[in-house]
Amino acid sequence: MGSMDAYFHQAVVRNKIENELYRRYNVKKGLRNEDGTGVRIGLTRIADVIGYTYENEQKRPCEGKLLYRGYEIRDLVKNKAPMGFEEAGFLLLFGWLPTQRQLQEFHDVLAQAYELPKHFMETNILLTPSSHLMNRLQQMVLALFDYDKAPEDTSPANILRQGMDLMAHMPALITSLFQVKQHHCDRQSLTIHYPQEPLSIAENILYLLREDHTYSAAEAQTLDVLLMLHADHGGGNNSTFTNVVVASTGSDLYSTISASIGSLKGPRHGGANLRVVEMMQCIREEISYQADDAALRQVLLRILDHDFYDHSGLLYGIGHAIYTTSDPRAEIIRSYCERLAKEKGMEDVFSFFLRYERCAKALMKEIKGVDACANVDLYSGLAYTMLSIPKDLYTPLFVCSRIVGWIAHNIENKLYDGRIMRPATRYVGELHSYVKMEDRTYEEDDNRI
Ligand SMILES: CC(=O)SCCNC(=O)CCNC(=O)[C@H](O)C(C)(C)COP(=O)(O)OP(=O)(O)OC[C@H]1O[C@@H](n2cnc3c(N)ncnc32)[C@H](O)[C@@H]1OP(=O)(O)O
Ligand SMILES: O=C([O-])CC(=O)C(=O)O
Repeated sequence: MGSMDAYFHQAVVRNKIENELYRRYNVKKGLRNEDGTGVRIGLTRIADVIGYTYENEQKRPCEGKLLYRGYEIRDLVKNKAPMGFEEAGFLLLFGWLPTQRQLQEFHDVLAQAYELPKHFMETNILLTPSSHLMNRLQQMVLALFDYDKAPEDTSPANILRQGMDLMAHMPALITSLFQVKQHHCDRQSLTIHYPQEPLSIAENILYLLREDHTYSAAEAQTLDVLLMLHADHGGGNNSTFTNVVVASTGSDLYSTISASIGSLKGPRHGGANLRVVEMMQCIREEISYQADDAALRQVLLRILDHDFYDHSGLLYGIGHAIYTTSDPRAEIIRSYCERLAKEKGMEDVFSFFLRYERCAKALMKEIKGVDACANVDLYSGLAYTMLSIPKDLYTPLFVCSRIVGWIAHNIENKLYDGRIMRPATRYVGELHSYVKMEDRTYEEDDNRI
C-alpha cells in the first residue's frame, strides 16, 4: 500500500473542496440549512420531533417533544398496555391506538412469525459467527430474502406482511446471533431457546437471552418501555431516511432494512449507545467515579480535543440534530435508570452519568456554542446494563424497535410520495483535455506520483 498511501495523500491535497464553495453554491451540507435545521425531504403523518421554536425568524431552544401519530410519547409510556411496544407498533403502522382486540390480533400475527424459518439457524447462524452483531444482522436480514415466498413484491400490503415477519423474527435473530458469537469467540456454552408465542417481544428477548429463561415483570416492563421509546423518530433520522432512499428505487424490503441497519450501526446514530458505555468505562479507568468535576472536565476536554477514547472528538450521548434543551426519551430513560440504580446498588454509576451529562452540556455551550442535551443513547446502554443485557446487544436492540419506524415510513413514502430520491451535486472540479498515457509527465518537484 506504500505508494497508494502517497497517492492518497496527494489526492486529498489536490481535490480539496473549500468550505467557501458550499456557501457560494448554496449547498446544504448534511442536508442542513444555515441554522442547523434539516432540509425538508418529505411529509409525514407518522411522528413529529420538536426541538426548537421560531420567534421572529430566529431558532429558539425549547423542551423536546416526540409524538407518535399525534400522541406524546410521555403519555403513551405512562398509560401503556402490558405489551406497550406492540401497542406503539400498531399505532405507528396503522395510525390509531388499537382496541384490546386489535392489539391481541396484532400480537397473534407477530407470534405466528416469532420462529425463524426451518433450517435458517443451522444454515445461516450457527456456522459463521462474527465479532460484530450489527454486521451479521444485516447479512441475516438479506439471507431471509431467500426464505420469503414473494421477496420482490414491493406493494405496500406485502411490505407490511414482510415487515411484521421481520419485526417478529428480531428477538430470535439477535439473541441467537449473540449466543453463537459468545460460543465461537468467547468459548461459552451454547444454549438456544425457542421463542414463546404468548410472550411479548420484550418478554421474548429476555426469555431467549437468559439461560434459565427467568426475568421479573419489572424487567420486562422496563425493556418494553425502552423498545417503545426507540420505535420511531420521524422521517429525517438517518436510518429511516436511508430506508426510504433505498425503497424509492423500487428495491425490496430486505435490502432497505439491511441498509438501515448499516446506518443505525454508526456511532453518531444508534451505535452511540455502545460508544457511551465504552467511553464511560475508559473515563472511569482514567479518573475513577470518585474524581471531582474538575478532573472530569479535563478528560472531557481531552475528548473534545481528539486526545482521549476513540479520538473522534465526540462526547457520546450528547447532542442532537433537532433537540436542544432536552430529548424526552433520555429524560424518561434517566428516570428508569435512577429507580433501577437504587434497586441494583448502582447509585455511584448512575450519579457519574449524571455528572457526565452536566459537565458535557456545559462544555458544549462553552466550547462549541451549542445548546446540546443528553440524547436517547446516553442512558439506554446503562438501562440495558442494569437489565443484565450484554453490550453486544445494545445496538441490535435498537434495530428490534426502530424496524417499526422503518417499515411505517417505507409504506407511507410508497403510498404518497413514490418518487425516486435523487438530489443533485454541483461539479466544482477543473475541466481537462484528454492526455494520452505517453504524454503524462509530472515535474519532479510536483510530488504527485
Ligand atoms: C439515536 C441517535 O441517533 S441520537 C444521537 C446519538 N449520537 C451521539 O450521541 C454522538 C454524539 N453526538 C453527535 O455526534 C451530534 O450531536 C449528532 C450527530 C447527534 C448531531 O450532530 P449535528 O446535528 O451536526 O449537531 P450540531 O449541529 O448541534 O453540532 C454543532 C457542532 O457541535 C459539534 N458536536 C455536536 N455534538 C457533539 C458531541 N456530542 N461531541 C462533540 N462535538 C459535538 C458538531 O460536530 C458541530 O461542530 P462543528 O461546527 O465544529 O462541526
Ligand atoms: O433523529 C435523529 O436524527 C436521531 C435520533 O434521535 C433517532 O433516530 O432516534
